[in-house]
Amino acid sequence: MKITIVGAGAIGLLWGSHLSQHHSVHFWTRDNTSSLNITVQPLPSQPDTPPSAPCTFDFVANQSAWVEQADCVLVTVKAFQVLEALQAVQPYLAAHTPVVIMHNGMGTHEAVSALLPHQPLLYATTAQAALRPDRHQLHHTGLGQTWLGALNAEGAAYSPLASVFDRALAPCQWHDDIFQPLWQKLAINCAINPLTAIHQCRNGELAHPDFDATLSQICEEVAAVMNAEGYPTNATQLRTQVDTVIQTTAQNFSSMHQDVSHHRTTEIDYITGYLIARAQAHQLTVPTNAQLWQQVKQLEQHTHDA
Ligand SMILES: NC(=O)C1=CN([C@@H]2O[C@H](COP(=O)(O)OP(=O)(O)OC[C@H]3O[C@@H](n4cnc5c(N)ncnc54)[C@H](OP(=O)(O)O)[C@@H]3O)[C@@H](O)[C@H]2O)C=CC1
Ligand SMILES: CC(C)(CO)C(=O)C(=O)O
Repeated sequence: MKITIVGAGAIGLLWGSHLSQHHSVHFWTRDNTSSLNITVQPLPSQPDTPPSAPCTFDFVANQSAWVEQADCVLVTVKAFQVLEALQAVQPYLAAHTPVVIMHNGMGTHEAVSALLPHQPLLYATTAQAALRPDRHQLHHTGLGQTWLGALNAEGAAYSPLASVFDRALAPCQWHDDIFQPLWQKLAINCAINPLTAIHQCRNGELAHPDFDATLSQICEEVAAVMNAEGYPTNATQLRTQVDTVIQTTAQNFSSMHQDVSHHRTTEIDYITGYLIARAQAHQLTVPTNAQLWQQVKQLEQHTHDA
């Protein structure tokens, strides 16, 4: 297959390096470079073993003909960058090319559907993790489940893409209602991301009893909104999932912590902000999440890239 990846950041390069083992991968970036050279540090094959040898990759970039011929376009930018990134490739997109959008948070789908009403559209959410310390290096830092599913009827015809993604970087599974795993990931991000950004701590520090009551309140509020949205859950279930992620990613700095500490725009409007918007639509109040949203927005006032 010919795959164009829009956004050569940590997640785009991670998927690009793995997909390129069986497919032709081309990147679309927001500079005008015609190639990308990247060294990828893979995860150790077993925990507590020495890291595997790094691999280098050379990718073609920013060729409109590649977008025109793509069998799949994968968009791996931050939620607030999705629309602008799609507008950049839209002039070259063939009508039948499936577009897969992979980001944390929710709330881009209405604008994406309005921009590309007849395109096969799919969303993905991943628990894989990667860090890009500079433009030429990528570290694969965590393994996790990826879910893929359709946003519209045209996208539903592309369920075999889940096998393509699974072969590249397992596990990836198809979901008939992609909003279900998107909400599950949103719940985890609502709990971990704002608190780690505000307290400038690693994910694992949220296991301290000081955070217990706040985490429970966040989960109560998220569960109420998920139930109203038609995704049955309860606060105890969500809290168990959140505690598991706190433990398994204990050494990580969350993406929101990193964005705040590097004075970058965060995805708060698509994480807690989306929760608040959906709560309002159901006449629910989410005071703990609303306060966290406000605190992160205050921290965001110091961004350099806004
Ligand atoms: N990193 C991780 O471990 C994980 C990330 N995610 C999610 O995946 C998404 C991507 O994250 P991540 O890769 O870390 O973020 P990065 O900031 O590393 O990557 C985003 C990339 O998109 C590029 N970009 C922005 N706008 C455009 C545009 N208009 N056209 C082309 N490229 C553009 C940026 O360019 P430039 O380099 O010029 O800024 C950047 O390289 C986020 O929603 C994140 O929350 C999910 C799971 C794990
Ligand atoms: C799951 C979690 C919290 C892992 O760090 C994440 O997705 C993020 O940092 O954005």
